[in-house]
Amino acid sequence: MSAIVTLDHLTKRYGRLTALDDATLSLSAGETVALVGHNGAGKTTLMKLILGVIRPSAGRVRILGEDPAGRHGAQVRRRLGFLPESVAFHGAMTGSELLAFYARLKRAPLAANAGLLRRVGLAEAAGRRVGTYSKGMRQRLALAQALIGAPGILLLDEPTSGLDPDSRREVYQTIDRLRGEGVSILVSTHALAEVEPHVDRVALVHRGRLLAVGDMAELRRRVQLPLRVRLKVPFCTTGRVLERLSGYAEPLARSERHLELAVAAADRAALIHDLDRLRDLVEEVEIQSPGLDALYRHLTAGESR
Ligand SMILES: Nc1ncnc2c1ncn2[C@@H]1O[C@H](COP(=O)(O)OP(=O)(O)OP(=O)(O)O)[C@@H](O)[C@H]1O
Repeated sequence: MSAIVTLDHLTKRYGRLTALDDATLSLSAGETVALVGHNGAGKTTLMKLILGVIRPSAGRVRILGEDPAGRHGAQVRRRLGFLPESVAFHGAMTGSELLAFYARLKRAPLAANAGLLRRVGLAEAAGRRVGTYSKGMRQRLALAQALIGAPGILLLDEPTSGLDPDSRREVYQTIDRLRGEGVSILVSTHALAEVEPHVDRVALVHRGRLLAVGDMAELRRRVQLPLRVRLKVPFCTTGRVLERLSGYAEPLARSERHLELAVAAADRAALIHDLDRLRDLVEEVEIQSPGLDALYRHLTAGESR
């Protein structure tokens, strides 16, 4: 896949504070990358540098080979859609009036707006004042705004923040549809566990530094965290089961009928083989690979925010 956005040793300083420190990252055509990190990690700074609204202290940004803050920046910025972290719409305007306002700013055809409102599920509410919208509806309107002009590259800055579970699911459904259409997406979030199934790669950012970038399999290989194994066994058999797995399984918790174990990823095959031999004793098995939140915790362990 060819890179359409490249960040090359990008640094942004605000006085003595380094908000982004030597970040190198690319977004390929049709790829979705999650930018994951705590408050103040540098996610918004990175997006603003891509948008060309702030200039790097060092390093460079290229979008389709162009500098977004340079002479031909305006042209290349038209290919971008941006959903800011917090959106304040004028409550007295209706959804369709607001979208028309943004479409004029972007010099995009107004005729596409009805389709955009339908796409984010606001067709029915399009004629209502935005002041009467729920937070989820306002976020969907913001997403429609980002989609004006059918941009090939989308920057979504914490699109699910402050939304209830249904609204979050709707946002992810929209992201999945856009991925299916080949839109390249950079999405920032703190919601580690949630974003994992919706992206191709993850960039973990902490205190301005990109700690790791890769797909989940690469990150897991790199960090080598153990699998978590939960077993349900008949009364008074935990000892026998543990004995059989003792060569490689480390007990983390134990009760009369339950065992929780840590097993190195390299021992997965041995574990499955032994569980098969213990099938008369093991009533339930759950094997869990480390999730994004565990990887993030591990990589940032010992560092303060
Ligand atoms: N204009 C600015 N002037 C000074 N410091 C800034 C400015 N913008 C951001 N910062 C600082 O840079 C750091 C990174 O901020 P940034 O907004 O990029 O983080 P973030 O990961 O998006 O956080 P959040 O999840 O809270 O939005 C923070 O310490 C922030 O206070």
